[in-house]
Amino acid sequence: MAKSNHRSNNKRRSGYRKPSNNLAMGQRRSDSSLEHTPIIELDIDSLSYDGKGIGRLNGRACFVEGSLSGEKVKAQISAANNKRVEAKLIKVLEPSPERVKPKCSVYEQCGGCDLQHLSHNQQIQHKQSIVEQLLCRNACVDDLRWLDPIITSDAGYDYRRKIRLACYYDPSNNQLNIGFRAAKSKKIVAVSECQVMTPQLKSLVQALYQLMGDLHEQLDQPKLLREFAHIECVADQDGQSVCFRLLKPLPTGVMTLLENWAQSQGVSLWLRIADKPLERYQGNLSTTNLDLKNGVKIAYTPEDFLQVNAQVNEAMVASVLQQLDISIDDRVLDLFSGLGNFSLPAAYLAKDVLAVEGIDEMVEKSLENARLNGIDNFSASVQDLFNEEALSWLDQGADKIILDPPRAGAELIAQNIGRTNATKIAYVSCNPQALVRDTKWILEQGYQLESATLLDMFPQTSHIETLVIFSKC
Ligand SMILES: C[S@@+](CC[C@H](N)C(=O)[O-])C[C@H]1O[C@@H](n2cnc3c(N)ncnc32)[C@H](O)[C@@H]1O
Repeated sequence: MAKSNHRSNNKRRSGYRKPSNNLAMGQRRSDSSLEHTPIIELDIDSLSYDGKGIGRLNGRACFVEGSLSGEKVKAQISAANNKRVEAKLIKVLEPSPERVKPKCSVYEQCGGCDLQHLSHNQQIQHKQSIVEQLLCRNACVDDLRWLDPIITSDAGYDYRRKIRLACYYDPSNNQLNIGFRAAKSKKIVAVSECQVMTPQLKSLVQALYQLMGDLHEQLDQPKLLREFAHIECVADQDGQSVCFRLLKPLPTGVMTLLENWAQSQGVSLWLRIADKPLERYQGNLSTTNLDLKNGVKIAYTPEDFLQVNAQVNEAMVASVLQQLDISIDDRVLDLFSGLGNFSLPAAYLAKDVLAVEGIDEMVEKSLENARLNGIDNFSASVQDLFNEEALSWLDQGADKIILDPPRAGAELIAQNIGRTNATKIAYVSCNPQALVRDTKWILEQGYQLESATLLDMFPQTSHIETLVIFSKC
């Protein structure tokens, strides 16, 4: 692919904004909207489930993002009601020994990794204690057996294999912005150096920045760049794929540039134009390997749900299979099954596995994945599991159940899970509040909570992922 030789004197230079980060540790940018609100000094005594420091201010809880338990901070009030106050951190006056310097240069702007200022070990302990407190307070579970957490290596960096980049071309200033959306804002923050991406994803994203910068320079009509809405990227040691989400089709010449780029990088290239179906434009369907006892290949497209942390995912799947103690006589029901991440490895151990999932393309792909792995005791169905009709799957019975719902949890399933007569349930949760609500229902159905494991799926962020195992009383 031809690249511009005139980068330094081209008037339409690509306009990536490289935000500077020359603030002292723990010091925050000033915010002009807060000019007239009170400035306070506050002792922070705990951390909320979403990673904000909490202090007491005149009897009310005061939340300060970016502060840590045990710190004294200077902050400016940004919102208040009868029960709670929100304040913006100005300066950490007395830092916690657990405070660390974030590795990321755009940490302040991005908002993606809201706990990067807390040591990795302490992040894990904090998340575990949040789940423990919630289960104790709201589901009366007080003697919970915690297994060792499943931890991301490399101090919780270099783990993320999948991202979505937002694109916005502003013709008024000929500026092309590509990156993550800033927290609570539509602003786009450039992230070519993002520290939580896998090394493979980092290289892919840098190559994409280069490609888009070259397009910006070379296109006769740069306003064509307005057609780029998002770029989905996946890269791990098994391969890399990219999907451009476009508002309108691009001219053949531009498509050829994208195709040549994908070919030179060894990237599978996908397109979704407006609301048309996803199309594979160049290269093969990517697969990722689950390196378990019976290695499983999972084929995916860049738009599919794929667990972002391959290392923790592999250990999580292994732990679920081991704790469910699946035997050759067992019928396994995998609800919210996606591409078959749990159900395909389970099929090697069980008599048969039924996977149920809401998106029909995912169900199709899980069936293809079963064929790809030579698995013939696997079936899959499309079902909205928030709908009463889902209960028919429970009435068919199962010996072991895997539940891995989205953030909303699986309340309807939890309320009726006793209908299956399953002896063990593995519940993987990405939302502790939904987990606690559903736990109450599952306990009422005659189960006990056997163990819990904190999954370090999203280090540096306040997202909490937990695996809990229930067994029939
Ligand atoms: C957290 S993902 C887990 C996927 C899979 N278990 C895995 O490990 O890759 C949740 C899955 O639930 C599916 N889902 C979301 N809402 C659903 C619904 N109402 N009914 C059925 N499936 C749903 C999503 O499509 C997604 O595949």
